[in-house]
Amino acid sequence: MTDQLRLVIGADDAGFDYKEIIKGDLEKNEGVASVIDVGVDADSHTPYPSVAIAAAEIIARGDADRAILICGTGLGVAMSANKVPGIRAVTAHDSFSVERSILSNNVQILCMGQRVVGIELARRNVREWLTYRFDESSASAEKVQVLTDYEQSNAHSNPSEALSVAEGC
Ligand SMILES: O=C(CO)[C@H](O)COP(=O)(O)O
Repeated sequence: MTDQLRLVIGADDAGFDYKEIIKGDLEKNEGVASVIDVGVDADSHTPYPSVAIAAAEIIARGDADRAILICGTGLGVAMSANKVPGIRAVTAHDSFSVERSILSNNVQILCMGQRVVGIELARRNVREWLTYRFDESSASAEKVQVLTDYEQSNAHSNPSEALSVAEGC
């Protein structure tokens, strides 16, 4: 990841207004190298999973560093993005969670709900989120690695293996 971030932004129709405002902020942010808008546009009604998966796939391919996704609650887009292998997406509306989403969880995707959080807090959350960088040498890195290892070993097909990993923690 370079110092400037390559971003993706997306929303369903319930998050469209915030997407447009936040996209405007990103385009003026010196920490942002580029912004890909995966929709929806003003007249579209694409379901939130389609938008979120499209954004997450761009991240998973390495064509962007991070994404911001907005729906009514921020929950559906997070669930959907997390279906894409290698993706860590969370819903966060408070400053502490926004910070920890990077410093603890090394997420690539921040999700928010237009029906949950005020626009000024949403804008601040994004502004702050972009300044954080995950420390690969931190104690948190080992914990995130458990998740990565699980995913890469397809441990979900072997519940006892997942249990032995958990017992080792
Ligand atoms: O918030 C949403 C999904 O989490 C979405 O914007 C609205 O979904 P709906 O309540 O099913 O219409």
